[in-house]
Amino acid sequence: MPEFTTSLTTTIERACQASIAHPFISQLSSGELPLATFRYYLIQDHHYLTAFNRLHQLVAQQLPEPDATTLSHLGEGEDLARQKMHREIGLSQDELLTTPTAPTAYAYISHMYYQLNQYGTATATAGLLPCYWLYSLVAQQLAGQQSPVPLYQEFFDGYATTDFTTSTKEMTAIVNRQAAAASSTTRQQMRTAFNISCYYEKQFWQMSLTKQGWK
Ligand SMILES: Cc1ncc(CO)c(N)n1
Repeated sequence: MPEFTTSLTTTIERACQASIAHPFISQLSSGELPLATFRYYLIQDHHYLTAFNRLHQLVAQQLPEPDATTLSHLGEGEDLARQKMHREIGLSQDELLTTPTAPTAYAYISHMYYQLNQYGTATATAGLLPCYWLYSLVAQQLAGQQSPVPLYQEFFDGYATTDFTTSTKEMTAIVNRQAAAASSTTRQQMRTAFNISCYYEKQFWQMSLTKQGWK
């Protein structure tokens, strides 16, 4: 039987094409994206990544070894790179902590918790996978280009590293091991969780471009 994640390839490739065509990504790549827009993204993505890490720790508690340790480490992956970017763009800890989470980021974060609470461990892992797979694919597609804005290039470079590729492979393997042990009903729920995360990944670019707020 083919690996479970093979059946998700079309969905992620579509999300990748939509992301590359989205003005948030094309303007990051061309250097035209206003710095204030990227700053907004970094704040919202900080909220996202904080929850993402917490989800990894919660899910890890329910996985067998060695996957538990792997997932726990994966959750901490992006912290250092982001702290550097926050310094470069002048984002204080206070601003990061006090800026409200915008509706789309809020919905995406809520979705990840809901999948864990409602459907359990296997489904939760599937909901986390697009985060790795999509950013990895987008970075690979744009690898030949150089953004004229060093901070934007730094953003793409972070996801084109072998470290991030390895993280994506590790996460994919965890999802496949969960799927292999799951019922066909759970596998269908995993697919749904993955699809919804792909939906929110695309909406995340739009939220950032329009600097969505609670109005
Ligand atoms: C919204 C979002 N998805 C995926 C990643 C990559 O982990 C990220 N930093 N932010």
